[in-house]
Amino acid sequence: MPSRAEPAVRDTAAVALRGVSLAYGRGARAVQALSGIDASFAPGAFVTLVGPSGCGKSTLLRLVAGFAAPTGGTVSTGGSPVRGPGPDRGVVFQQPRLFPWMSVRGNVEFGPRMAGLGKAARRARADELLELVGLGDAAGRRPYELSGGMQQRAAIARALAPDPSILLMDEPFAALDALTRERLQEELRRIWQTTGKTVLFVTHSVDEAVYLGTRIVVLSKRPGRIVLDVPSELPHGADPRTDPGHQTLRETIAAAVREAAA
Ligand SMILES: Nc1ncnc2c1ncn2[C@@H]1O[C@H](COP(=O)(O)OP(=O)(O)OP(=O)(O)O)[C@@H](O)[C@H]1O
Repeated sequence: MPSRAEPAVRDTAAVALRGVSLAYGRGARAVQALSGIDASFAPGAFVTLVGPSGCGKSTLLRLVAGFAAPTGGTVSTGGSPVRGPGPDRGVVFQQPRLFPWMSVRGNVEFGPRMAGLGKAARRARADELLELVGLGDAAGRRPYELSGGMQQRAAIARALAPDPSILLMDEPFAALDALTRERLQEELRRIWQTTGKTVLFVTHSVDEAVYLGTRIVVLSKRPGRIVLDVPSELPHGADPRTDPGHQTLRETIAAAVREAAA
C-alpha cells in the first residue's frame, strides 16, 4: 500500500550535525572526544573550527569526511547521511601527502583517473586547477622539488579535482612559515570565492579563524561541545585584517577559546 506519509523534507544544509557524539574505544578506557554537537552549515559557507588542543576538531572533520562514524547522532552532507568517504568531499591535511613518484599534475589527475575520466579531460582539469592554485608552471615537477607552500597548493588542487562541493581542511597551513601561510590564506579566500565550495577549516589560530571564516565555531575542551557559533560578516571590500568589526570579533573568539581551555 502506498505510504500516505508526507515526503521527508530534504535538509538543504551542505553539512548537518545532529546530536553528534564520538567516543574512541569502549568501556572504562573510552575517550569521549565529542558530545552533543548540533550545527548545520549552508552551502558556500566558510566555517572555521577553533578550540583548545585535543578538543575534537580533527575528529569532527573526520566524521564529515566519513573516515569515522559517530557513536551517537547523525552526520549528513547535502541531505544524505555520511556512510564513508565520497567524491562530494575533498580533504586537505596538515601534511600534503602527495604521491612522491608522481608529477604534480599526476597527483592532481589521480582522483579523476580513478573515477574513470578520460586522459584529455583529466589533464585539462588538472591544468585548470594548477592554474587556479598558482602552480601552472610546476605541473611536470615532482613533489620533492617543491617548497612546502607549493606542495600544499598541489594538495588543494588534488582535493578539488573530483569537484567536491565540500572542502575539509585540517590545519592545512600549520606547518608553513608565517609569510607563506599568509599568502596561502589569501589564495584560499580567492579560491573559495571563485569556486563557491563549502569549506570546513580546522585551525589552532584565532587570527586565521577570524580572517578566513564566514562562520566561526569554537569547541570546548574534551569532550568537545560547541561553545560559540558566530557568523562573521565583512563589509564589502573591507580587509578582515584591519576592519574594526573583525578586531572586536577576534577578541570575542580569543576569549571564548581561553575560557574553553580553562
Ligand atoms: N584514535 C584515537 N584513539 C583514542 N583517542 C583518540 C584517537 N584520536 C583522537 N583521540 C583523542 O580524542 C580527542 C580529540 O582528538 P582530536 O585529534 O580530534 O583533537 P584536536 O582538537 O584536533 O586536537 P589538536 O588541536 O591537538 O590537533 C583527544 O583527546 C585525542 O587524544
